[in-house]
Amino acid sequence: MQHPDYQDEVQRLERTKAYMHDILFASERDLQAAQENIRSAMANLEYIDSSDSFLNILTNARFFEMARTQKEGLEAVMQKPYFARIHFQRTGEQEEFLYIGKTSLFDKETNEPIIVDWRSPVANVYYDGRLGDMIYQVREEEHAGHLFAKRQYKIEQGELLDFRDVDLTTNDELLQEALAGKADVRLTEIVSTIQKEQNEIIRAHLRQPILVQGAAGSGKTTIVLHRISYFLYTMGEYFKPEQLMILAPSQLFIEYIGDVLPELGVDKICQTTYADYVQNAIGIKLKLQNPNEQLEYIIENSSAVLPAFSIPQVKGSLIYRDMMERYVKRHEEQLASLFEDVFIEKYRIIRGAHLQKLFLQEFAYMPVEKRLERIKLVIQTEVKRKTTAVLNSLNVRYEEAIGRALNGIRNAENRRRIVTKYIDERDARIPKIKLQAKTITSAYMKRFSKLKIKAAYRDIVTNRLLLQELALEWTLQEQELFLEVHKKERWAFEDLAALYYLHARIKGIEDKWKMRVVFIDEVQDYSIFQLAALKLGLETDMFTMVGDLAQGIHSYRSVTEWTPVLELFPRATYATLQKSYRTTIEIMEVANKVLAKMDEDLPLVEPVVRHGKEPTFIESKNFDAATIAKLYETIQTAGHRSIALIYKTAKEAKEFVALLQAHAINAAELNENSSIDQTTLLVIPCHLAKGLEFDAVIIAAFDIAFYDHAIDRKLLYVALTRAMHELYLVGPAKETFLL
Ligand SMILES: Nc1ncnc2c1ncn2[C@@H]1O[C@H](COP(=O)(O)OP(=O)(O)OP(=O)(O)O)[C@@H](O)[C@H]1O
Repeated sequence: MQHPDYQDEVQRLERTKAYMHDILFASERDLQAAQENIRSAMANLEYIDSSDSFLNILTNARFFEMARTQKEGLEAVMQKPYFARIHFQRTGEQEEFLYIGKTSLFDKETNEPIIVDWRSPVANVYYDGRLGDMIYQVREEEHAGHLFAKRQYKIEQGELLDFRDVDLTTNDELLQEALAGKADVRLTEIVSTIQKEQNEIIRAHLRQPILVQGAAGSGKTTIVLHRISYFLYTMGEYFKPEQLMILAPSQLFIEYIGDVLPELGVDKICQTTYADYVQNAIGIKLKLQNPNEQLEYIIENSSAVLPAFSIPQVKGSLIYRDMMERYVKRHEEQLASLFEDVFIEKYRIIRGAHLQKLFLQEFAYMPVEKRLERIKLVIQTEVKRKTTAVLNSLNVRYEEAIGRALNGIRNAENRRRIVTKYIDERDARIPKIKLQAKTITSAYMKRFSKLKIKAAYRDIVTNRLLLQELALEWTLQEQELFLEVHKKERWAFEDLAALYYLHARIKGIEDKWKMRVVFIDEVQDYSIFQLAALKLGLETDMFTMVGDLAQGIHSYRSVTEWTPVLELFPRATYATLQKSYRTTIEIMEVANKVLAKMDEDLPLVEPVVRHGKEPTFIESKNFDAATIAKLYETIQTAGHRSIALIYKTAKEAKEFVALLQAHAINAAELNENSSIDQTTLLVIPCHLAKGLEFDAVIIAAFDIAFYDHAIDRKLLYVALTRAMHELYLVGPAKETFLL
């Protein structure tokens, strides 16, 4: 039976589309007009020397940009103008039906909203609200209202396919469909199905830091991207997109998320990795050791227990930060000892003690070399002021002396001689003073040579005496070990935090790289020093950080608990996400068994109710290309598109790709620099699969099993939780997979 509102809804959609067409038509006309205007103004430029034409071009170019943005925005949502409707009444106002979509649209005549943007304050009611009385926020002010009903629409290619009313008791069918039908090799936007607990994180206080511990597949990455979109929508007046930065684990990952931001109307934000960002910001290109080398070594030697004094760990600690700070203080003291009084001729222009006080106290809030720049200005100003005074008084004194000689000396010969002496003396002295005034500041500042950060850091890690002075917390033995490791000049990922810290404290971060808002995915892979250095260099704590300790496979160099992060960001809100939207109940049951073995004591993950195929174990003693080929074909026949074959180590992944290709299987190794291609069987080591997801996953382990060790449990857990619909384990025994 047809829903009683069916006809109304169809008409409403038609009206919306018709209105959008009109606007689109108008914006196309605007676009053309602007283009035409630019063209004729350009033509005029050639023979009329008129700044009017130039101005005309500028105005029209801006207008052109506006019309184009509007046109593109409209075209993008034309196929699906809205996805939900709320029947809502703000207290004291009329009831209204608000249609929620990806952008807003207003009726130009009545000013009534035709579509409300999902990021607008009132749309929060849809995500947050259960039916009934409720409170929502507009610019930190609370407003009350009553929510009568929520309705979801299924619109495709501009046609209304279905709609239904939702409340707490009905299952969120839209979500179920979105999860079951998802078959994209890349991440997508989820505006129509954002869940309440996710919405709370997306909209959490924007000027405050937030740290989220979220289960695998709970939507952390997705939420970060939606929060960026929400941030720019809400705070666009105060922040430019270029001032926002998202730090992702690898280039591969940046490609994986690449489609979402444009879909959410965001462009121009800085998307990078920690290593790239740091090297850009400090203007030093380093030949870094492969950041995964250490990890791969640990994985391949599963039994290897980390030594008590492990260099990567040490370099990520706050003790290492303190050592760098001691170095900065030491450098500061050396510079401070160089301040002397500034003289021009015999006149003291400024006292050294005063300059030193400026350097050590008044300007202490600035990076060291920035302070010197300020001091240079202070000296320059003082030189200018004092020289003028000195010159004036000298001129007066010479005038007076000459006057006295002219009037007082009777003997003409003597008089001439004395007057000439004064005049000569004056004429020699004054230009000299003027010249000195011009050059004194630069000459004085020469004593403060600029520090070369890379060389300074090399000195710290190789100079025994210096290290003794800085590494107060280390034993002599530890210091020796440290020096030994650094004999050869090799740059590791772990050195970046220290270099960035030194650069920030001594030179300061250039505006271009001084991001004001930071979003970090996979934050469990960061060391506390990495975070501390960033926070210091950027002079902001507006960080959104999401991660999962259960996936902390880099724990040999990263944080292993959240307490230090929360101590570093005392204003941060802490939130957790326990539901997984990615995996089926059957797959999550297997992953939870591995999670339960971990030392972290993390709660089990709750899958969103979605059943699928039971994970399958296939016994196979050795690598057998035929088995994999058959499996790959079966999975493809079931209609799955993105399929990954995951191995524990990168070495295995490489080997097996070659073997598979030799058997004419379309397989490709996925590494940091490759791009995700869904027409091939993607072969990938666990640590690189982190953050990604696939329709179906085959985990294979033959010679190198997963052992019941901290790191292996995490690797296996990461691999298991990559699968959306199907999971296969291929190996000699179930125990190989800790089952
Ligand atoms: N509310 C939602 N509606 C629809 N799909 C969702 C929702 N939340 C998450 N998903 C989907 O669940 C999957 C997992 O999301 P995402 O990759 O953001 O999770 P994650 O927490 O970052 O995972 P991991 O820690 O494993 O990297 C994605 O396919 C995402 O589109």
